[in-house]
Amino acid sequence: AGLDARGFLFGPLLAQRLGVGFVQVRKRGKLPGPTLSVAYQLEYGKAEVEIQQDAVAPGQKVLVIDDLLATGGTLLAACELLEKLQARVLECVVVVELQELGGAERVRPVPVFSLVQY
Ligand SMILES: O=P(O)(O)OC[C@H]1O[C@H](OP(=O)(O)OP(=O)(O)O)[C@H](O)[C@@H]1O
Ligand SMILES: Nc1ncnc2[nH]cnc12
Repeated sequence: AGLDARGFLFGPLLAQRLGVGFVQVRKRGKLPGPTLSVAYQLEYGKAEVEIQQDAVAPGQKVLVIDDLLATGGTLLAACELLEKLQARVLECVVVVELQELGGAERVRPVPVFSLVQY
């Protein structure tokens, strides 16, 4: 599952390499059909993410991918959405992790893999 919007750069490529499907977690109002939504706080305001209700099947294993982990609010909201659909969130994957902001602790117990720590 990739996060709107820069998760869409990396998510589909990784999914293709792994030979698995890709689903979108988007900002509010962008997905058609029945959706679930979760509100969350950013450093600079509030936002809401959505997923289509049929995006994953119960018990399906999911990796969540985005470009950046800051406070963790966005990834946590995405994990909550997927858990509402009874998916098994195995790990969050980001390119850059801003460690000072403690995002990985916020997302716990889901593990975070980051390529670059800053
Ligand atoms: O860990 P957090 O504190 O939640 O922040 C991380 C999020 O912030 C950025 O996106 P942003 O929400 O700024 O939206 P954008 O994709 O429209 O730039 C980034 O792409 C992550 O999705
Ligand atoms: N602290 C931060 N630095 C850069 N980009 C961000 N996006 C959300 N939080 C950010």
